[in-house]
Amino acid sequence: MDSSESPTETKKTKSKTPRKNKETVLKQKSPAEFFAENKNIAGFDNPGKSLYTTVRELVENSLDSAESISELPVVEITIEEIKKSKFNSMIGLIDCERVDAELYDDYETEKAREKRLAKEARAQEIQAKNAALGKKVKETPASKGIRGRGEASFYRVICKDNGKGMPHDDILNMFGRVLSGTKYGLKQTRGKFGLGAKMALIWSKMSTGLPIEISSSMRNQSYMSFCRLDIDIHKNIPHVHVHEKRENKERWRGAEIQVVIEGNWTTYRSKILHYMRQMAVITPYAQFLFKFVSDAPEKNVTIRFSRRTDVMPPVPLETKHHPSSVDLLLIKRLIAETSKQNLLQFLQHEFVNISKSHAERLIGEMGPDFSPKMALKSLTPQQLVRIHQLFRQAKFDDPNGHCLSPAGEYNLRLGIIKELHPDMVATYSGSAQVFEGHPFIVEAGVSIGGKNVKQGLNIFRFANRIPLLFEQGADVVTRTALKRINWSSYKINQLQDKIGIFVSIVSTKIPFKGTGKEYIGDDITEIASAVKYSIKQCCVQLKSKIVKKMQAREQQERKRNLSKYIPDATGAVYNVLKDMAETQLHASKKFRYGDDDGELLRKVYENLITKETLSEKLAKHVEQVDYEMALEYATQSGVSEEPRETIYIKPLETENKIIDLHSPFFVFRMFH
Ligand SMILES: Nc1ncnc2c1ncn2[C@@H]1O[C@H](COP(=O)(O)OP(=O)(O)OP(=O)(O)O)[C@@H](O)[C@H]1O
Repeated sequence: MDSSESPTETKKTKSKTPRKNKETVLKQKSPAEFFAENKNIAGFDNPGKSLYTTVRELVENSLDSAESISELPVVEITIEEIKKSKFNSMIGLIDCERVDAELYDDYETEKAREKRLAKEARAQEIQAKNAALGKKVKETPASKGIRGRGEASFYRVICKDNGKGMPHDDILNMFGRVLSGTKYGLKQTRGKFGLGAKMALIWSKMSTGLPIEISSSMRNQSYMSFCRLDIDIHKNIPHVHVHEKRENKERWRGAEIQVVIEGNWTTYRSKILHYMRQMAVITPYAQFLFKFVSDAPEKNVTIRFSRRTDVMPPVPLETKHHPSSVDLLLIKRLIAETSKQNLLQFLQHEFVNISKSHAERLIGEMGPDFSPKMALKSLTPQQLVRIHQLFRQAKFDDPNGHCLSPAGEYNLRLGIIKELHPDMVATYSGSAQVFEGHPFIVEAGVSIGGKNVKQGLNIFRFANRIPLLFEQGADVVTRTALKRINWSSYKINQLQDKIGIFVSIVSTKIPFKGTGKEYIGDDITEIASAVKYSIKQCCVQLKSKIVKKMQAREQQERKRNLSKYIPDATGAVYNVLKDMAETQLHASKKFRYGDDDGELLRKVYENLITKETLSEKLAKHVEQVDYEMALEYATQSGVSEEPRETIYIKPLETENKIIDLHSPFFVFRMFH
């Protein structure tokens, strides 16, 4: 018996009734049902997080879509707060006043109310006292109000983009069937699972019962598709309300998605704004307009993240599988889908890093049953296992990473400067590496100082150019920055300096933990060491800047110190000289020192040299020494170390012919 089984349960099982126990009835679940019941694994844990994830999924789809056609993204996101009465009228429900107050979760008796208010008043008094004494003021639980789940809040989320749009007939499955999407191929994309948009719809169905609305138009279409649908959770199929072609006089291109969900703006406001800000850092070539609209104008927010560059990273390319990354199932699928007929062609064309001669050698190694010309269809299950075994054991060159599209050092740097305005920044872009046959590239930036940056480590993580905001503690970047970098050896104070750490990882497969795309585990050695190396490379650059800054500061200090003592030093020297001059004169009426010294004393005696003269000379000398040292310093460090500033020159709206000169760090545009 299972130790958790209760005696009553045991009795029930042993009873003679032939009825089948409910738990033993075999049932099937559709993917939509599964995700509706386990929505937390897709980032829909509670209303607040669901609002955040909905925004995120829609924005990421928009960016994927615009970038797939090399269009500089323009994305508008609006969150519109919907009052309960408005929501009720939207769904045709008549507002009801509370009649039986005691029925409600937030009901409290008069006595309980008095007690609570008294407690809150006491807490406020203590807070006021602490604040007056300059102590840290903590929010007390009492000030958070009364018990109860409170009223639900509803929001309409609208996301509009200038992307590719969607084929009219595909929209239904794209939004109404869980696990359907166009991003399953081996390619670097933000989306991967074919789930995000459907989760927003499932959440809207669960919380408001309202359908999703999609408008879309593609380049070659003269019309605009409009679709209103929800999802049949049980069957995992779209339930279509409207699906029609409409006039598109303005020839608008792109997609607009609208969904009404329960959310919580108050608790997730800062996360959503953080997300937008970080998205602007990693995507400086996109333009975002974010709006929060409510009936209370003081709550409204409008933020425009304007485009800072029109250099877009290259479009990621679809690539073929690397032999060391495939499993038996995938080999079978590739064989079923390939147009190649024989084994040699299959190996040579369906995988990266297998040339014709390499394929021939591999086939020779497979054993006497194999031959280059053998038909793929004739391969037995055992022979497939043999191919798989050899793929796992043989040595293959690493994939080259040409299919990837990292943000680029230029964009990363620009984003960091634009959003944080740091005092110093260093960036590094690594070369392509590989884990389990998947290429990946790590780029990093480390900044010191800046606006709205707190003391200590401020970590910004990006995966396939998505900002990751949750589960920071377990992430490979956080762990590396906290545990594996010796900050002090780079003259950086881990606790006191305002340190910004930016790490962007791109790959054909980001090894996220879970479908929520929140963090990358620390267990993949190749990724962990590449992250460490990239951060260290930035630190090395920063160290030399910091050391030079320190030297410059020391030098300034020395000058200031020397100048400070000039009056005292000259006063003392002058008094000694004056004394000497007078003693000499009284003793023999004649200056006895060598000519020069005698001359000096005579001049002092006759007031031709005064305290001011000495002071002036000394100041000039300090100036001269300082100038010589500065010159020596400039010669050593070279012209390249002159202070530089990154600038972005906005394109002129002209018809001029232009030439762009691209460098990894800047683009120079010439008009003629
Ligand atoms: N704004 C859009 N413009 C064009 N196509 C879109 C847009 N939004 C969604 N799609 C299409 O709908 C498909 C399904 O989107 P969904 O968000 O459900 O999954 P995904 O983006 O493929 O993967 P993930 O679940 O990892 O986000 C996408 O693959 C894409 O083809």
